[in-house]
Amino acid sequence: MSERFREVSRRIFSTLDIDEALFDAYSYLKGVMPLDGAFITSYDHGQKKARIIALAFEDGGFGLDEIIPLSDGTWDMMGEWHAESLHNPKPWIRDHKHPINKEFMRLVKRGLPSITYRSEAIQDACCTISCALKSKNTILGNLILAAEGESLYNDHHIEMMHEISEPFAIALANAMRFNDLVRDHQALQRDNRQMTGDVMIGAHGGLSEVSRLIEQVAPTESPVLLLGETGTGKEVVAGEIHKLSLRCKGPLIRLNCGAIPESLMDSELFGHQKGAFTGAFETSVGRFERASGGTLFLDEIGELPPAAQVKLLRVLQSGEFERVGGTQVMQADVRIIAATHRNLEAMVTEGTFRSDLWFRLHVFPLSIPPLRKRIEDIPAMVEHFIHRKSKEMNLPYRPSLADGALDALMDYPWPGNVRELQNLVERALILSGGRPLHFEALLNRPTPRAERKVWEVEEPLTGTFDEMSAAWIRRALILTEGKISGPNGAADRLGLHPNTLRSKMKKLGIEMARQPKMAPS
Ligand SMILES: Nc1ncnc2c1ncn2[C@@H]1O[C@H](COP(=O)(O)OP(=O)(O)OP(=O)(O)O)[C@@H](O)[C@H]1O
Repeated sequence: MSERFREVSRRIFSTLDIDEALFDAYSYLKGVMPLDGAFITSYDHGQKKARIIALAFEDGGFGLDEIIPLSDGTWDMMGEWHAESLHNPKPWIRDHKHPINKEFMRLVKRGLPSITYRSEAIQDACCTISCALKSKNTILGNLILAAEGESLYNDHHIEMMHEISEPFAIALANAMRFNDLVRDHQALQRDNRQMTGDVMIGAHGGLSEVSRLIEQVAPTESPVLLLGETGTGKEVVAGEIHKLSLRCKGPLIRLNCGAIPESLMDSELFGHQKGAFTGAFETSVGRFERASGGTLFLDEIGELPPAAQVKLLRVLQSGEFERVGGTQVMQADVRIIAATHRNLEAMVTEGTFRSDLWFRLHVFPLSIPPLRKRIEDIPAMVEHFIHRKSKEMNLPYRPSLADGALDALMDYPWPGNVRELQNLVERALILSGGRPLHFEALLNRPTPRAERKVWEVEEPLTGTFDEMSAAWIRRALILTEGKISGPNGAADRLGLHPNTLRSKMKKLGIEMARQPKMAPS
């Protein structure tokens, strides 16, 4: 092992910060070769993107996350070079007419979101020597060393690059893994804060019965099934149960079963071993493992595909699971809270939800009433959302309510429930400019008589879940004259993402065309 290799390795491995490691190595290498700047780039093979993740020059080392757009042609060329580098890693020397010079580094250092050359600043030619950084069978990125001047690198430097590429590759692999872990950790903390940091308004009002049941079930280990229309606060209730449970010091992990493609569901729930399927570059921990010692909140459980229902049932029965592609049997140490806005019982009858899984989950069903059935909570909720939203939006003002504003809110049917109310308050705050808040115009509803016709029992709410959903969607579309997205669109009223609404409409065979506004009768 050469002294050079030892010294570069020592400097690189003395820190987990890739920018610091690069700068330390740069400072040493500057004494033994022509060098004005060093870069580490990484590749996102799935998205065909390269990123500058660290650079070093005389002023210091800088960590970045700057995407470098690559044309298909460049990506293909890189692909060939990478394929060759996997078997025969060969450093690459280039002279540049448009140099990666100090000005370029200065721009990068300033953290400009898009790096642009300024032609007058490009004065000196520069040359680079690059090598691929390889970890196991993947090219993770490149190390690029640059010096001002022409043809400064030669075979001797190629040999040096060969030598130092290995510790750099290990450092890059570690830094990428470390960053992933930090990102995962931050996301988990954010989720946890969001779910357990929410105050449940109405605990002594319209949700007092729910609150009483939460207190009873929270300290047990029983699964809880939360039932309620979209936006009623099922996630908030799950957070309350976790907070009051014996597992409150453990994590609260959420999985939206409706948001994960069927092909990835097993891996999301149980994790996977490296190489378990194409694209499984690293071993991944699933939600069951992440929630260990805490609570796993399975939102939209009615959307769980049949194959995943079987696997979930198995874990609930045996308390054991395996990672996809793994052989080790793991013990599940989680309390399950599931939630749905669908009629699971009807799904069981239809055969779209397994009856054995339903029995397992239906130990303690807890129904959360829609907002229109607890309008007494609206004043406190509005107060809460004004306070929270103006803080989140950094508004310099905290407006009061205009006369009659609350009456308008309490007289509205709230098809999107608390989420719709929250969005409405946010919109009113933005529009208010500090003046007292009015809501009537934002509710954009038809005349009271027409509204009664639309919302009240003109069509009794009976039938299958799909029939009822279709009726609700049609009503929202009538009220918005067929407008789907944007403020006061049907998606907004129903508390759904416009694309989710469109796909539901397609599934339920509801016409997309704008409909004439319903005439008051
Ligand atoms: N009782 C409540 N007190 C305070 N905020 C609430 C309450 N209920 C709901 N919210 C707020 O309303 C929004 C929607 O609530 P949540 O996500 O819990 O509804 P959900 O029933 O889980 O909806 P979905 O069925 O669409 O998943 C959240 O921002 C939540 O903080």
